[in-house]
Amino acid sequence: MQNLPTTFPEPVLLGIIGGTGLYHLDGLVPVAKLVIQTPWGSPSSPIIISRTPSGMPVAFLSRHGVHHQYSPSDVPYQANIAALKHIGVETIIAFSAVGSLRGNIKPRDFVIPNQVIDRTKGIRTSSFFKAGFVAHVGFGNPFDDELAAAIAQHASSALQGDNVLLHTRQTEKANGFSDVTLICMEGPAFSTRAESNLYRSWGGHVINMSCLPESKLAKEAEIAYQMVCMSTDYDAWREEEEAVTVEMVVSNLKANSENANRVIVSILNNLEHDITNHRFGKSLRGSMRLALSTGQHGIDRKLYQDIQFLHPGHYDLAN
Ligand SMILES: CSC[C@H]1O[C@H](OP(=O)(O)O)[C@H](O)[C@@H]1O
Ligand SMILES: Nc1ncnc2[nH]cnc12
Repeated sequence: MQNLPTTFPEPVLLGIIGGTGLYHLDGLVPVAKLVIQTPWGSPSSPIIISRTPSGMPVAFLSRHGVHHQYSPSDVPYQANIAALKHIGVETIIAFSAVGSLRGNIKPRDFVIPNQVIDRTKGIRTSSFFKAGFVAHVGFGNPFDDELAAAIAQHASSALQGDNVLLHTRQTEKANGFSDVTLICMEGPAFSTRAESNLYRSWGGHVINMSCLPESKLAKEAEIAYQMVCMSTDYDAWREEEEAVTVEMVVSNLKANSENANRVIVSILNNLEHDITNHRFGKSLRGSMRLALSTGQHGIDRKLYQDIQFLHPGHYDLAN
């Protein structure tokens, strides 16, 4: 990794964000290591560009840093998403270790959620936009349904092991759910048993600390985003079990890292054509133009410049 080029000449259309336990991509040849500065600071890790066997470049970023030095509350989410956008990323597949809030979702199962409930505490900056450049993004569907379906199609056959399952909106219909809901909490402490039971009563399926604001910022950046969750524990709701600990999370992730890599390889093999043909996130492209509320006379010039890094040419500024 040391002597890799620090520039890369082509747009990189796919970004993979690795979470707890997933700090690099196995089996792909790295070809560049980009250290990118954004108007929102430095990303949590260098962006490693690798090529798939057929040559498609893929960007990998480690959410918590390569040494897991950022807590979920401290991750520089804006810099991460802005840096990926800046190098051309149109699709993000983000991995996350999650607790299970349902008896049928066992540790080591994979889950593809389609909804999120925000239980972060307002201490994370959740938008690129603010006073002087106000915009409101639609977030009714926090993830990309088309991308989710494509991932689901290729992930389940990649999973190996004793009855390891993939849970999707489709599979959860059999249990009476129309959505698969991820609760995103603040942390760093895990939930109490009462909170865990409350989230179950809300219809929550899984819980983590990192989906927000990552998914909101991806939407503002017009990037198709889907989180792929790896269950590691039963959180705190099961009276008969010890409540979640970091050791539990890490040991299940270690045991499951081969499945995570198999899922990534299968996704890359099967979705390469769709990604290079710009299939995902078509409806997002240009959407932020219409999301701007601030009129010409209210625009903050510095903020306008910052937003150019994300959406060059999207907005006009009168002299
Ligand atoms: C180390 S356990 C809690 C930690 O694990 C998850 O991380 P990630 O989503 O990045 O895989 C969870 O969100 C917490 O940040
Ligand atoms: N139970 C849990 N709560 C929050 N984040 C998690 N990440 C993995 N397990 C978790």
